[in-house]
Amino acid sequence: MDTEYDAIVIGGGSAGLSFARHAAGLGRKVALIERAELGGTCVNRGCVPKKMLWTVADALHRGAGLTRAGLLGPAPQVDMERLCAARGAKLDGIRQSYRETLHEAGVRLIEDSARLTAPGEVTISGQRLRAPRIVLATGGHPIKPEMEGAHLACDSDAVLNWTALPRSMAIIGGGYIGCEMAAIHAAMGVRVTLVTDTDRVLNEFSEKAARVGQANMTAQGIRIVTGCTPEAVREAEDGLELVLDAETTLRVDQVVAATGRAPNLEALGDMAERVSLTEKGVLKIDAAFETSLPGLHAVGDCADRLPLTPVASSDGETLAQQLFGAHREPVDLRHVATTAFVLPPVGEVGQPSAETIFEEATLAPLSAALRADAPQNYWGLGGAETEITSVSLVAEGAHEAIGWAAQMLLHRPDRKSMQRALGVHPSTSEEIMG
Ligand SMILES: Cc1cc2nc3c(=O)[nH]c(=O)nc-3n(C[C@H](O)[C@H](O)[C@H](O)COP(=O)(O)OP(=O)(O)OC[C@H]3O[C@@H](n4cnc5c(N)ncnc54)[C@H](O)[C@@H]3O)c2cc1C
Ligand SMILES: NC(=O)c1ccc[n+]([C@@H]2O[C@H](COP(=O)([O-])OP(=O)(O)OC[C@H]3O[C@@H](n4cnc5c(N)ncnc54)[C@H](O)[C@@H]3O)[C@@H](O)[C@H]2O)c1
Repeated sequence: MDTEYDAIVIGGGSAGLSFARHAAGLGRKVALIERAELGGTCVNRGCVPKKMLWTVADALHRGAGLTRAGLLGPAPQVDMERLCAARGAKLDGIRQSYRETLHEAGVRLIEDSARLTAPGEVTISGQRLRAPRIVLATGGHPIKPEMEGAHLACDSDAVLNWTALPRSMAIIGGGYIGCEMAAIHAAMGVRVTLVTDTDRVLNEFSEKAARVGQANMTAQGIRIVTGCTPEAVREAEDGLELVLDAETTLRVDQVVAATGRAPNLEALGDMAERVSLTEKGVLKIDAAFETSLPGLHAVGDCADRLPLTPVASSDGETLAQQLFGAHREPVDLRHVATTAFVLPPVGEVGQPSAETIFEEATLAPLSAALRADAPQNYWGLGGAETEITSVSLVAEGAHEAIGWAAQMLLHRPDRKSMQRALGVHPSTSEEIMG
């Protein structure tokens, strides 16, 4: 095996794959080292399997509302065996396509665990590889709270591998993962309680959008307990107990910890002490994605950016361009659209807050006339009448619309000019264009 490269990237997830492919495309000799499955978190235990479950959950949720209103026959049930088989086939296909892409791009794929042993030097199974540029794209892993019995709780990796549904589950954590797991499993017929330590769910989102999302989750039948840090998980006869406090214990089949993620930094080895971390514990980087160790760069969830797949992929490509092509600025995080896949989705772009939103409305969608439990919709515009800088949207299809809103915001429209285009009638987007 060759031991000298222009760049070595550790991690074959969204960030590492993107860097490797683009650096090789710019004519560089690149090695990518992956210790597990190509595709990393997004493909194997994140966005992709989650979205496949959500697609089924969304259909069940809409159907159930129409069934309860007497407009549809009996609500369909999910066939987990077939769903798992379809999901497995899709993930296999994606992993295979990544393997082919790397091969075609001329990237040397090394399936092993890597460790930095000196600046510009990486060791795999006793062999030393060298490159002037080393890129850490090692992603992250779920973390559990420090509490009695935490080992009895599943994390999101385990949940996305369930082949059968529990009758009931308690989820600890009201972030993206906790809320998405809650909405998906409730729609599939699981009795769900979500317990979080903050006063509302979806803290990454602006208050009003998050509160509408939370109201929709409650209407869906999810019991939400806020301001609570559970004390213990214990084994019980035929299931588990989640102890919330001295008076309250939940009896459930499964407990899920969705209490955050931490970066994978073992690859730093002895170099760890020469690399600075932020308060959040991720790698500090500059505008060239360089860490405090010269020649060592970091992209994706292990670095101080936003832990989202499009950011990881874009930053991987940008770094390849910065090192081996034309200069390019990293994507401004204010232009990154994001969505929590609850039912309906909560989408935002522009990092709005209660202080910056100047126009907003909560509305009942037309489907409310037909569905027994129709959700609320919400939209909000942030910035100023003269320059719109954020959009919030809670509605069916919000995950699609918010991406287009991100495109619109690139042009910083004023409120009046938004009326020079018309939305579809009847739809939520026409309300915003107003
Ligand atoms: C349940 C869940 C749902 C999500 N849903 C969404 C979503 O809908 N939309 C969205 O944008 N984002 C979503 N995310 C976030 C998204 O998955 C991550 O932001 C993205 O996958 C990060 O990519 P990455 O390349 O930085 O890291 P990863 O994809 O984690 O890849 C890192 C890779 O590095 C490898 N590695 C680590 N250490 C070593 C080593 N020492 N040697 C060799 N290899 C090593 C790992 O095996 C791994 O394959 C979700 C995450 C989770 C957990
Ligand atoms: N749709 C998406 O784009 C998507 C989906 C999933 C994950 N992600 C990414 O993954 C990241 C991690 O997601 P996450 O949901 O695991 O983490 P998170 O940090 O967003 O949420 C964790 C939640 O758990 C709560 N919590 C922590 N400890 C607790 C305790 N002991 N008791 C009760 N509550 C507790 C926190 O207050 C917080 O609400 C996100 O920030 C996001 O960037 C994105």
